[in-house]
Amino acid sequence: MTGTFADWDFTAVITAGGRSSRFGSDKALALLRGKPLLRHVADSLRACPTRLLIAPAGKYALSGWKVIPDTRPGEGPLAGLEAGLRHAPTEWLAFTGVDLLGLTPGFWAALAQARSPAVRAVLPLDRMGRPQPLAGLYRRDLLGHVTDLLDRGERRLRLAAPSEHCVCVSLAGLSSALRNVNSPDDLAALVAETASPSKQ
Ligand SMILES: Nc1nc2c(ncn2[C@@H]2O[C@H](COP(=O)(O)OP(=O)(O)OP(=O)(O)O)[C@@H](O)[C@H]2O)c(=O)[nH]1
Ligand SMILES: [Mg+2]
Repeated sequence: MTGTFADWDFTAVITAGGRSSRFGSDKALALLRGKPLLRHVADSLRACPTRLLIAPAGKYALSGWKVIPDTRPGEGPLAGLEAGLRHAPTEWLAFTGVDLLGLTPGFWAALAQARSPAVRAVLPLDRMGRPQPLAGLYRRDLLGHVTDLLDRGERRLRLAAPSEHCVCVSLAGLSSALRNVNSPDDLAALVAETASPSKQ
């Protein structure tokens, strides 16, 4: 992994207020290798000094994480980001969801190293070369911009990172970091690959 945990000066935010309609049951609680998906993601961020879970009060028990309810329930991950930006005590936050199953401490450390004073967001590029806004670092001063978007009726998370202030990181060797589980088939495929890694 790059850097040390002592360098982790950003707040962890997992947005977990989704409906899991494609999954058919709460995917945050689905198991991969005997562990809920939510805990897999949380473990990648365990070194952060403050950890926030954007979710309805009492829905999840995640030790060491403070639950912040949505201010705009059901409005999607952009609204979850707004809540995280509002409550983060640090300049930067690491923002993600419950269903990206390849995230590791090394992934977050690589993003953290790409920050600079002119940068307000750091996003990884997926296998197709597209920025993935659901696993990024965001600077807290994006709150006004994100609130404006939501107030205008915008719900696309990718608009949270202004392109002129966003750095995209290409993660050689970490191409599976952004593995997304939206359906039971996605999870079954991941389980099968974990059982036979040579087929990846
Ligand atoms: N706080 C919050 N998080 C959300 C909301 N909608 C989605 N999310 C989270 O955003 C991440 C990505 O969600 P999606 O997979 O796109 O949506 P989902 O609603 O969970 O699932 P689908 O109903 O199948 O689209 C997950 O971690 C969700 O829990 C919301 O309204 N509020
Ligand atoms: Mg998803």
